[in-house]
Amino acid sequence: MIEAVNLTKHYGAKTAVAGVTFTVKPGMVTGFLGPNGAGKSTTMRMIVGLDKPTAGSVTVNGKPYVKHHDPLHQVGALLDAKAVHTSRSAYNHLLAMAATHGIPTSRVNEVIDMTGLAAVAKKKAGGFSLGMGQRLGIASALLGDPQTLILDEPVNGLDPEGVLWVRNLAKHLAAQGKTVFLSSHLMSEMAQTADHLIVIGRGRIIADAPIAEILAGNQQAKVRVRTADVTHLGQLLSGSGVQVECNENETLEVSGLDSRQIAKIALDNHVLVYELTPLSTSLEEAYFDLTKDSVEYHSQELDDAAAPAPALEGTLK
Ligand SMILES: Nc1ncnc2c1ncn2[C@@H]1O[C@H](COP(=O)(O)OP(=O)(O)OP(=O)(O)O)[C@@H](O)[C@H]1O
Repeated sequence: MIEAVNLTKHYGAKTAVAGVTFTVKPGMVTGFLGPNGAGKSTTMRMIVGLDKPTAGSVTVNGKPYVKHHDPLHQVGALLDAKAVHTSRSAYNHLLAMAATHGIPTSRVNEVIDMTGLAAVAKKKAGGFSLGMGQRLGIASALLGDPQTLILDEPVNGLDPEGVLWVRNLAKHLAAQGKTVFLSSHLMSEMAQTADHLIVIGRGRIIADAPIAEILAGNQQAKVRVRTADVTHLGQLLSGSGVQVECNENETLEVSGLDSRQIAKIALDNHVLVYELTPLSTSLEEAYFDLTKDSVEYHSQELDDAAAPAPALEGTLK
């Protein structure tokens, strides 16, 4: 269990995290989503004591992280996959960590097998690809079989098989009653992995709810209507509380009316309709809708794609 109360971090004049309060519960996967610079990594670093909060507090399994005598058994964290001794082999890196907690060598071998590192375990970690580094970071996080796992962008750099593995691992650990908190930029991935979402933008919590609720809250209840007579049907359907868009040949997207109401209006007016499809909001759409006012660093429009990407002023990454 992770409990943050009014957690705040300022870097000089910059507010990275602006007084967030949330609970990450055991027995489920909680996704931490937000645009670049939203404050995800800073929040995760404060949870494991790598950054000191300017105000507020955060506890893991009931205590501030630094107060735990057996931190590797309490919290496994992957925050920066490159934070390893580059001239040490993956095996020796894990063995050194294990030695600090009296963790047996058999557990080192176990996590090496679990993370698919067996073939490269004796190679220097400095030569690892991003994906192998991620796997080693996850192996380190799992080493103490902790009650709480915090993984910052765990699928970053992983191949499709690795992405699937992280997804199944997260679900498996949650099913064992562990607290699993992971950040990702991949909304589609989150939709398949997380049970609950905490969305952050500009250092503030924008949403904290089960995925199903976030989707339902953003449901536009649109219906796609195909007809040869878009102009006539569009006029018939328009009215207060109804929005009709025509972005494609012979196709309308209607919100404010359901399929049955649209079919009735079309029938009463002898307009032939050859498709009526309710459209549901994807998590991606819900996410864009939620964060549209919180994106600090906007990308350029597609027309400008050939131009260089905008500079991320104020970002350290
Ligand atoms: N050490 C630091 N000194 C000054 N500013 C910082 C520092 N670390 C982070 N920031 C700023 O705090 C804000 C939040 O950064 P953070 O890395 O927590 O965001 P994030 O949500 O993890 O972003 P990303 O998805 O890009 O990794 C950003 O504006 C960042 O530039």
